[in-house]
Amino acid sequence: MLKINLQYDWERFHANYCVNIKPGMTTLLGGSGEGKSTLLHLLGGYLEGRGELYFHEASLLSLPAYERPISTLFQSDNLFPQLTVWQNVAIGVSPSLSLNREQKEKVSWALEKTQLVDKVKRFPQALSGGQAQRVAIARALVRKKPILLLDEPFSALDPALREEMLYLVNEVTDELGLTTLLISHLPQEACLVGGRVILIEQGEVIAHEPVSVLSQPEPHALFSNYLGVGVSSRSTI
Ligand SMILES: Nc1ncnc2c1ncn2[C@@H]1O[C@H](COP(=O)(O)OP(=O)(O)OP(=O)(O)O)[C@@H](O)[C@H]1O
Repeated sequence: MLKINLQYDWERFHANYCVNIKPGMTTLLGGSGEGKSTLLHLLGGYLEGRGELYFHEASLLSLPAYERPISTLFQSDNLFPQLTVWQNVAIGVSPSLSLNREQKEKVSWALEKTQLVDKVKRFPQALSGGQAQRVAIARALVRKKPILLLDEPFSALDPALREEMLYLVNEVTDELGLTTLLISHLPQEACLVGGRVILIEQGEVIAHEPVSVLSQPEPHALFSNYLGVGVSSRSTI
């Protein structure tokens, strides 16, 4: 269980997040500027919050980003153009790229998971957008951290590829028992990955429900406010 009770103040924005998150997929929904990224940055250790943050009863708050049991995937997770696919993943384990056998096995495992085994010698410029994103996912996976934070990493991909990436994230979350938090602007993405949804408004978690809340004939009042209309009438991904 990830126990969050965190506060943070931007100049004109006060955030106060209070929620307990179980392993599995959780999608963070909310309008623009409501505080989704701020929460992920606090969890990842990229912003210094006040309050409490526990994972399996261990406090994470005083840990720097690199010591937290967390991998973060951002939209701008660029690959190193001068490194091959294998090296771009291996750098997630060891920045010097000198890996021992166990570390090499980790890299092979992540490349297999992301179906990149036949692309290991390619350079990023010879990859499609989806393949490049898979390399970024492999680099996040290779760190083998139990919490995965996804700050709209797939929003630049076309709908079919985005769907493919979401299936992949869902699959590894299940298989590895990860606690995965995905920021999305599309309620349909939450329906696709399943699990639970959190609604963030003005820097607070105002609802935390199973994803089925989005497809019920009578949606949860708070979610229907956010959606404006029923989910089913919105565009599909
Ligand atoms: N660098 C910053 N300096 C000052 N205020 C900021 C900064 N970043 C964010 N904020 C404030 O925090 C609020 C929440 O921002 P945040 O990026 O967390 O929202 P979001 O829900 O992720 O938005 P979006 O969906 O548009 O990415 C914003 O409305 C803004 O007022």
